[in-house]
Amino acid sequence: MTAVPCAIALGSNLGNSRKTLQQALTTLAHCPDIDVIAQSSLYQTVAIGPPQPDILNACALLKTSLSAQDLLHQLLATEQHFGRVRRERWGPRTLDLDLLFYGQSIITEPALHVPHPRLRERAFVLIPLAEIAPHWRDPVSGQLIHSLCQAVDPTGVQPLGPISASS
Ligand SMILES: Nc1ncnc2c1ncn2[C@@H]1O[C@H](COP(=O)(O)OP(=O)(O)OP(=O)(O)O)[C@@H](O)[C@H]1O
Ligand SMILES: Nc1nc2c(c(=O)[nH]1)N=C(CO)CN2
Repeated sequence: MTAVPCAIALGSNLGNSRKTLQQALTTLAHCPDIDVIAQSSLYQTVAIGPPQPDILNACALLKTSLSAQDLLHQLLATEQHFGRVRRERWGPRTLDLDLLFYGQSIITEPALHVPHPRLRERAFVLIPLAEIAPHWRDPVSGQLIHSLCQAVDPTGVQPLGPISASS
């Protein structure tokens, strides 16, 4: 199978979030079927949902020979590895990994929706994603990421610099 370009979103607000996001990317890069092509800056973002500490967010571009379903399983296994526990919807998390795009595929299965259904309304996704994939076209809306990004309110999304920089 030829490698498919994909985009993922990363988030964390429990534990050492910067380190967790760095290590999660390293873990994914070590998977034999995944190449990490690009990573955005790190952002501190006001959490949308129940009151909780700010979230560190970033996005990355991958290339993978995995199917979308197998890539999702790898993302969920990586969340587990970093101690993800689901208590309340949109609650605090050690690591959240969302599959945003799998090439130009549109997938609507009970356990997998791609493109991620809420990405168009999320400044905490679109701002980091626009850094690394401004010309990626969303196959659902037909819009480019940089256009979708211009349409969201950037309030509450603060750049922190390179993800690999030490704090
Ligand atoms: N594109 C996708 N990326 C990640 N998970 C997905 C996707 N589509 C469906 N899911 C399913 O959603 C389930 C719950 O995901 P999770 O608890 O991480 O939601 P969340 O990231 O907190 O909220 P949101 O989906 O609004 O970002 C996962 O177990 C997975 O099966
Ligand atoms: N700022 C911010 N808010 C959120 C986030 C997130 O990653 N960042 N993720 C959510 C569900 O996954 C819900 N709310």
